Amino acid sequence: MFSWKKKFNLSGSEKTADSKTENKQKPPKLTSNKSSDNANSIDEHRKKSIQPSSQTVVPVTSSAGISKNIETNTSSNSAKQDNTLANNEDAINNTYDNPNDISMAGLSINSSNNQNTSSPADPTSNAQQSGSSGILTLKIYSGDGFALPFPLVYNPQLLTRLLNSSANKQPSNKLEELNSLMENLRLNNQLEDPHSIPGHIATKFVPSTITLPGSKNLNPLIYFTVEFDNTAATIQPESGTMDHPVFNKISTFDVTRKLKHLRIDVFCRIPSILISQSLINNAGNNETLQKVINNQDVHLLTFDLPLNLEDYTFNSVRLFNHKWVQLGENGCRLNITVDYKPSVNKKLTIDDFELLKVIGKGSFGKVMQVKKKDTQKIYALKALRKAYIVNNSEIVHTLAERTVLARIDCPFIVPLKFSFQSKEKLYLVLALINGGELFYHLQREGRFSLSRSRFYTAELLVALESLHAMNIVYRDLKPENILLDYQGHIALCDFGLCKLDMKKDDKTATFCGTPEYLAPELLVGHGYTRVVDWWTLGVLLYEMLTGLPPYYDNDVPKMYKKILQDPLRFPDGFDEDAKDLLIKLLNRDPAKRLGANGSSEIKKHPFFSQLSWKRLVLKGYIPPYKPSVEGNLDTSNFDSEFTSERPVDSVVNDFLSESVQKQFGGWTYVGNEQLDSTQG
Ligand SMILES: Nc1ncnc2c1ncn2[C@@H]1O[C@H](COP(=O)(O)OP(=O)(O)OP(=O)(O)O)[C@@H](O)[C@H]1O
Repeated sequence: MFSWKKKFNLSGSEKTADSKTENKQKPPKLTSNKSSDNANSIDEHRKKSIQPSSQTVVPVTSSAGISKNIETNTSSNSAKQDNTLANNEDAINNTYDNPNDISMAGLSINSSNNQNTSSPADPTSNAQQSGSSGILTLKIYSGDGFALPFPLVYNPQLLTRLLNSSANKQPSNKLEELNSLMENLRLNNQLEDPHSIPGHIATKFVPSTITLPGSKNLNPLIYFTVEFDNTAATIQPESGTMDHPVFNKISTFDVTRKLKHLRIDVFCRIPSILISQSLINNAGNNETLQKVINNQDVHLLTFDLPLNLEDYTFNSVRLFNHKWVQLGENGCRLNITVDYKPSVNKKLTIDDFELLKVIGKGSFGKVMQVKKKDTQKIYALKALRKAYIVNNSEIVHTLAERTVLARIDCPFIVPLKFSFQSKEKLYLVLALINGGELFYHLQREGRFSLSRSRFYTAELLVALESLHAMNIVYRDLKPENILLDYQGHIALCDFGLCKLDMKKDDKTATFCGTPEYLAPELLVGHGYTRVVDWWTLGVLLYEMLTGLPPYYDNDVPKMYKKILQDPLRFPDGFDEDAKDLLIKLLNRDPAKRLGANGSSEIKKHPFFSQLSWKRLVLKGYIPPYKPSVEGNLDTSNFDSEFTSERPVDSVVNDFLSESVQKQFGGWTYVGNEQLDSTQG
């Protein structure tokens, strides 16, 4: 019987005993009922990444040989990486603080790269690298013209209760007005169902927030999210009707990339008691009604509010002044004010953040949910202990992670907002992605449907494509490194195994990745190109569709043998297009693998024929699954083992020499600019 494991680092050469204890294996977040139905028993371990070792693996001949190679690798890793570090020191000192050309530790990404590689389908084209940061303030007063795409139950008794339960009492004649309107519609034969109020009429009478029978809390029936650079705020009404909600809310966003839009998504949250029984009985495959029946939020519309921030580097500006903004063609509008205030690139410290919860642990430190004190925005803060990084010869990779995160601008990659450092630690402030790891959802559900797997694969393809466009190979795709945002879109995280400066046919031989996901050419140790990422995409798609990676075995050496030799097997009834795509992605010959000539050949595969890539890149598809997320403060999708811990930035007293400290210069990031290394 297979056991499905969370995938972890196998070789521990880069970890001290201390860091290992910090890098606890996570217990399952849920004991999975569904999984027990599954033929595969699911156990709670993560898949471990093998950290880069500069020594390549000798071609595999026998399972005993394989495990020996890995051990050899592990023990020789440190020495070799120290060497790499020494070689890189000069490069670091010479290059890393040029603000226009971020070259650190021998890794170089020119900022112009980003623009040169943009293509119409390239999400990087949304960025303006003009080089200043600021604060965007959005005031939302009220909305108008919101309608529901389905009717609500016509039950005067229930409606009376709801009208009386709203935040501000509705006028007493509201129900009489509704009754006479319904009577008129009935007389004119305009009522499809006498027990239901048409959606566009219902919203004029139903309050925007109600107290449900049996509950004491006010529930919004309509709300929206505002999202800028993957940081979202939920805006709930305080009064008014669904058709005319009153918000009176302010939300601020840190601007470190001058994106051209602020995204607004409107949702409704209709309790199923507001739907007539006949509608429930006839819901069939109607996705919207199925969502309502299952108490899920329904997405009503998306609107991109255009912003022109690039013109304002020094002066504050009011971009919209109490303006009614039409949200597309459907007559809905919002009354808003938008201000932008450029800020001086101020050096941040940990004191600029309130620490809220621990949400995860990595090899070199922990990840916390934090609130930035000035804008009140919630972020994920990854704190890394410098001494661990140095002791484990991970400076190059840590700087690479920071560089990739700062440069990349893809909707499906978790964006870096800021980075700063103290004498002992490095800090990364990232958009908080709180829908849970894909691993967590896959673990709960056993496998995903075809359309859901297709959606995640497509968004990941775009993420990998944008990395490749910047000559970065990712090397560690797996469900553990993929987060879902509050809407259910993909956000790729953990860039510790990325390799920079990998042009199309460039080869590297570093042995790293995660056993279940290793490409055959990496295993045999003859060097590999960025095409390894397309192999891992195939493994991931297979794992999502079946519940296990294709060549899975509890015994790692056996698994390596299978990766190199076994035929690819599919369960009965497997979708033909998915099968064909997998056969092509999991081609053992990297030169013949789909993607060897660029991502576009994967995008053209019939598996994706129904998909518009343009729309997908704009996050234009509603995700097939919306995680349960109640705003930015919600940490319910994180392991309680972490969230129950007291959030502290532990005091450490590590001494690092001046020359070692110097290697972390250029770490600081407050927008598109780096601060001087003397400032950190
Ligand atoms: N931006 C984020 N939003 C929400 N959670 C995050 C974010 N970044 C990381 N996490 C959580 O913190 C955990 C650890 O983060 P991450 O994987 O980046 O650390 P790491 O040190 O690189 O880990 P590893 O040792 O596995 O390489 C992740 O598994 C994830 O659950």
